[in-house]
Amino acid sequence: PAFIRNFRQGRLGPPPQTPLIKKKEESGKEKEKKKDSTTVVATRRDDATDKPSNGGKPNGANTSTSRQGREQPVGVVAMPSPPPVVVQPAATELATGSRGGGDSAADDDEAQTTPRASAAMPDGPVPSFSLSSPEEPSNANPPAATPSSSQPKPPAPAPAPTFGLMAPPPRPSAPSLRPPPSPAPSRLPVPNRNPLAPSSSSSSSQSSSLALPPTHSAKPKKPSRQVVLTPGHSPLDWARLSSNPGANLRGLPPNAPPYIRVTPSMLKRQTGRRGTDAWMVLGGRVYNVSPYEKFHPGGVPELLRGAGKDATQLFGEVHPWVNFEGMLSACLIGIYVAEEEAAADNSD
Ligand code: HEM
Repeated sequence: PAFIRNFRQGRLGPPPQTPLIKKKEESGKEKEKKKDSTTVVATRRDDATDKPSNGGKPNGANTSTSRQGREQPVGVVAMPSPPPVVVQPAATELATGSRGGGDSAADDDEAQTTPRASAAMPDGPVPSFSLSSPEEPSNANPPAATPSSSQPKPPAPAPAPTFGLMAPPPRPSAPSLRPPPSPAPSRLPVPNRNPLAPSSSSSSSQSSSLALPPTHSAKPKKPSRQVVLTPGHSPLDWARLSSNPGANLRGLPPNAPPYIRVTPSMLKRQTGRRGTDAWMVLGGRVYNVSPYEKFHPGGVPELLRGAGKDATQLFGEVHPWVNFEGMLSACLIGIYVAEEEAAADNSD
């Protein structure tokens, strides 16, 4: 700048003492520097003015807005050429961006792809409709379906391809109709499996695998013969009562020995009928089951089936899992003995 100032001021004054060659070179350099200086000044002013509005970016879009007023004289020299070139693509980008509402790069791609899709879509529908229309009437109502589908399709290109794609579905409907015939072959393996278990002896392995469950399930679960116990006669109530030492469940006089010898003649009179207690022999021991009658889950009649006799076998046939010794410990009278043994003991 100082040289330029001196040069501008030196026009009127004497030229500097320099050889002609240097003057020529300097003159050429000065011309270039003039251009550079103008450009520099212009760019400096543009930068100074654009930075606040343009954010330091030399885009033409913002220069068009910032270039209102004082910048024009300087900017007209250097800026005009780049801005219009840059501004035009920017304007197109903004226009496409405003249309698509997305990024400029994406808009460029969309602008290219969207016309291709629109052009391809209208071509497809026409042949697809002609194919779909004949199939639909065969499956559905011919008068209503064909005209309604054919009319809206030609005007609207976009929905048409979708319907054209929908035409194939009728074909899947045909395979859906195919399964009905297929069940026939599928029925063949099914009967093969079924006959294996009941009758066919060809494959013993499969029949044995299937035979095991029936054997377990074949065990006939006897219907429960339990009765509804009256209130206060639940198993828990019996446990509470039998554990009470003060309760006399034996039914014997207080002075009776802890264990007595019971003979068959004695036992057969204790049937639980006619005001007598029901005595029952279980495992060689004699129990008075009368206190337990209303607690018996199988009911009183069932319990009395073994009264006045040795019911060990019967008891075992009905419920061998029942722990009679523990449940009837408070009802134990004595031991079951033969008449001779009792007579011998009494004689002794
Ligand atoms: C010998 C005479 C007896 C007969 C005929 C008899 C019969 C029965 C019957 C039919 C049932 C129902 C089984 C079922 O659930 O279907 C039953 C259940 C029962 N009986 Fe007896 N009973 C007798 C003696 C006894 C005695 C002396 C006791 C007490 C120790 C007793 C305790 C039970 C018990 C606890 C059940 C329930 C079993 C269970 O739910 O698994 N029974 N009895």
